[in-house]
Amino acid sequence: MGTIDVGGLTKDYGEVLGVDDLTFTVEAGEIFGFLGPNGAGKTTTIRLLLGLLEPTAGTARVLDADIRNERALIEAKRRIGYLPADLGFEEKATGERVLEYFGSIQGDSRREELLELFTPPLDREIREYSSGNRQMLGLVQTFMHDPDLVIMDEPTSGLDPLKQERLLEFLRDERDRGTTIFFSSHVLSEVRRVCDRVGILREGRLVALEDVESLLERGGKRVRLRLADSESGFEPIDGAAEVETAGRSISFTYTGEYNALLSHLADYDVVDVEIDEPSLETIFMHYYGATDDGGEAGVAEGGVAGGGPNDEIDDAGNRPMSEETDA
Ligand SMILES: Nc1ncnc2c1ncn2[C@@H]1O[C@H](COP(=O)(O)OP(=O)(O)OP(=O)(O)O)[C@@H](O)[C@H]1O
Repeated sequence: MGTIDVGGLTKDYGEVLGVDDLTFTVEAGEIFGFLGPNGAGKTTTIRLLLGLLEPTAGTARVLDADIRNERALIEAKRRIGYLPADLGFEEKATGERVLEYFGSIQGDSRREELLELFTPPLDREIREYSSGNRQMLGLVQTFMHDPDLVIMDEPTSGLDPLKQERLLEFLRDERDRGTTIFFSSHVLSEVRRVCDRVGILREGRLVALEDVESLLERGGKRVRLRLADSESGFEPIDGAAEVETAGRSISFTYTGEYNALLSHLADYDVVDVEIDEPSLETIFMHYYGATDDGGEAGVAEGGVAGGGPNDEIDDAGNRPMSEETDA
């Protein structure tokens, strides 16, 4: 049994299906990336997992508590840290006061240690905080009671690159000491750097669930070549896709063996070559670019309607902080 076990989880908002028949497991001690663009259903899933929304169908177990069992979930939440996308701190309170308040409810054994890493100006009122400072205060609050499971909704938003890096490093360390982390994001480069596995969500449905390495492997390599002579032409090699040619420059995605590629290139007068991993963005676009019938290898069951993200009618921004972290 995982730290989070989701089975057939569905939330129907009426006009929109927030999430549709989600099934996945988050294993103990892993960083699980939950990826999707705006409106894909990430926040809905998180709010369901925390009992802040009721499922229309299906259920989930979080730290062994069924999310439909309020008592059990309240008990489990003592061991959970939650960083919402919209931090609803009391605007007139100082950072110090906010931490005191949450500390009194949930505990704060790691508070000082965390304040060395994340440095919100505790003596200032929240209304004077920059978004980065709010996020840092949120991070201290999320981790200060030393939770076993942390659920984070877009955790790097608002942080400058240095602080983002610090957070990602911190998350890796937390994982190494056994904390399970559910990391919702649309920023693929960061997910790639910290997550062990990813679930990709599109319009409420899980379209892929796999470890980051295989996702990258399946995506192949991006090869860029410059030939000495544009007249010589370039015969695409087996395993090449998305071939683009502009004069002497050629680029393609390659999923074959390196040796085959190198011997193929030996037939040409190559003046420059670059071989990169595909960006997760490219792989990601693969899923979002696909139409109904576009099932890819490794993609979870279920075709998904095409089209862009839905309009947002999200009520998540205005809830009081106490709702988010009731112990
Ligand atoms: N309270 C609500 N009432 C009606 N529809 C809602 C509500 N909350 C969310 N939705 C809809 O459900 C879908 C999923 O929204 P959700 O906020 O879960 O997505 P998300 O992946 O978290 O997006 P974002 O990255 O923008 O936060 C969207 O179509 C959204 O408009």
